[in-house]
Amino acid sequence: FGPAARSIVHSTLVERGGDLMPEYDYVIVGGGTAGLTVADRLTENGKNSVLVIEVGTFQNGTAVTTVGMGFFGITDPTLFFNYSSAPQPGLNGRRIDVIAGQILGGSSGVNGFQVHRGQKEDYDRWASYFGRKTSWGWDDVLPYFKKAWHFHPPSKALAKQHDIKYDDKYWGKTSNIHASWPTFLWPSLKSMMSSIGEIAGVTYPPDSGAGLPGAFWYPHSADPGPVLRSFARTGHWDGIEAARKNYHTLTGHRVLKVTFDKKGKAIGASYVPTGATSLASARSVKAKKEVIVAAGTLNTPKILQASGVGPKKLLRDAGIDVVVDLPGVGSNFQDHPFQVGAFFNFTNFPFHPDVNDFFENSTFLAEAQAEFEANRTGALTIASGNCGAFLPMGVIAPDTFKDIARRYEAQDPAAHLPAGTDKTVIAGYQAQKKALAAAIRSKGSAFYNFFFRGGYSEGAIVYLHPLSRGSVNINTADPYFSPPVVDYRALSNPSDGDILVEFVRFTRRYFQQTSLKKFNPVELSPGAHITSPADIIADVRNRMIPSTFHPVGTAAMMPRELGGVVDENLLVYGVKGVSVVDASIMPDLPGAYTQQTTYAFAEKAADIIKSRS
Ligand SMILES: Cc1cc2nc3c(=O)[nH]c(=O)nc-3n(C[C@H](O)[C@H](O)[C@H](O)COP(=O)(O)OP(=O)(O)OC[C@H]3O[C@@H](n4cnc5c(N)ncnc54)[C@H](O)[C@@H]3O)c2cc1C
Repeated sequence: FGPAARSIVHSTLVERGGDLMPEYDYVIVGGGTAGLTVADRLTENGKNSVLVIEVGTFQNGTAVTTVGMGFFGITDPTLFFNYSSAPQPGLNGRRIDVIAGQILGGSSGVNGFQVHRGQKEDYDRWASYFGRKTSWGWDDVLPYFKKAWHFHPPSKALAKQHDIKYDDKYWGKTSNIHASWPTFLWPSLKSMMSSIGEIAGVTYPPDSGAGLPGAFWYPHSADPGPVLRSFARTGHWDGIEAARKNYHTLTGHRVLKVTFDKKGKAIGASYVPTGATSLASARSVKAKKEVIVAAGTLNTPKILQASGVGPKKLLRDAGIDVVVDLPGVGSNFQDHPFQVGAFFNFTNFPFHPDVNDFFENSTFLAEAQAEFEANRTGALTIASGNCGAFLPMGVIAPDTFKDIARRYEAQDPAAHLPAGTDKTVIAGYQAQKKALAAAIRSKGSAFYNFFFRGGYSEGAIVYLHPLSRGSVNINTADPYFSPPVVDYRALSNPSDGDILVEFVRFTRRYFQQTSLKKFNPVELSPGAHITSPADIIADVRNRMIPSTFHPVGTAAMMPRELGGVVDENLLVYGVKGVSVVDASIMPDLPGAYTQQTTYAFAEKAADIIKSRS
């Protein structure tokens, strides 16, 4: 694979905590997708001093940089947090691997490269939780999507060959975060894309960034020149941090908590070397203006809670002094469930090559490697996928979607939340329930995602708006050094079951009642004999993974009386001088994977933070 080496200067990368200045204008906790984006923007005028503290280190090996096959990063466990979830009663007691990037660049350095945006209705729904006009609706965030991404169109030949629709007007051209295309696409994808259009109600939007559901092609996060991963570190840090005297990065150190004065104003942050297991090696650094927590959905709530910001009872159980009782911190946890439809094998498959050749045909792989080494073209310019269907419930289940919405809407909002859930968090879920029931009825919100791999077997199906809610909390026995306790509470809401039954039925319809049937699809799972809703759900409990690595919601941007953690300006309620900027602020999931939104929100956050200084 050997991607071209790039010279990366990082002279101000501080490796020992003792080398820091005692005070910075901003201390950013977590040098991930959002953290490095904000740090770049805050330092670019040369005036603000910024320190980023990152628990991971600088990593630039092939597991990070390689585009081909998409999930190369996942082959190197040293690049990840890898926690084990609480046992999931809804999944027959299984524990799930909980994965997030733990390197400079965070999850953007290990993710699956897919770049999609979600629907207009996602952003308008989030804005609606404030019950009045906010600056987070679709029209407000669209300029930040343009600022966040540099779009490179597919080659004319590729666009023509595969009928790729795109429209530059939804994109920008200035960011150092690149959205580009492979030079080659698997031939079977064309049939997958055209066949789905035979189903009533499926449309083809003008661009993946148009904010509409449907079947579409989308780019991936790769720099098209060298064909290397484009991520927060390459786009917002390499060569930038070193050139700015006002910007320091401390890697290999874990922030334990935000420190406060007696009036609840943040003073700074306390941190230890990453491997430390006691407070003996803790140091602190001061923040003159603000501490910006950007540790990701799994660690942001842990840090806030360890700092005394969270549900009072939990903090007391852990022996932590309460700075503010904020019940929403760590609640409202969501991720996109995976393996939720049906899997099929085509037994009359005329296409060659296909994605399985990577794994089953060593001659093909060797040729692809040679082509990539020589020209940076071919199959190894494909990451994990560039097309798929993002479909609303009215298309998935035209006969039942209204009933599903009605039953969901009629639920007592507390009925499927954990016992003892705070009334503000229940009120927040009630607001989400109303908005998500409307989304089930809407043509503008996608619930079902099928990303097409381009192989003789297909079935990568993702549930975009799960209705169950989980939690991420400190371990009260060891709040600082133990991993967070992650509980998806998968399938705890029975309406998720109603929806997933329809996902299986729809997937069967797609394979068996469109032009795909000429390729003789044979159902591998659940298996054609499994037909009743009860049997389908029983099967889903066995195989569903409640994560596609897109966690959100644990520091939700919602009103405080709705269990929110940050306000519209991203400031944490009840304290001063602390904000959150990462995927944890999304109140619920977008109808898309989460990196594009995280970058766009970080761009917007930087403007908000600059405007209050
Ligand atoms: C394997 C994988 C595949 C994915 N595939 C896709 C995809 O194909 N398309 C897509 O759109 N999205 C994808 N995502 C999701 C997307 O990458 C994330 O939603 C996004 O990057 C999250 O950004 P963030 O800033 O919230 O968190 P992160 O980027 O994870 O940043 C958090 C940072 O904080 C650091 N940190 C944590 N705790 C501490 C602490 N105590 N002290 C100091 N630093 C700390 C972490 O090391 C990390 O660098 C994927 C994610 C993963 C993990």
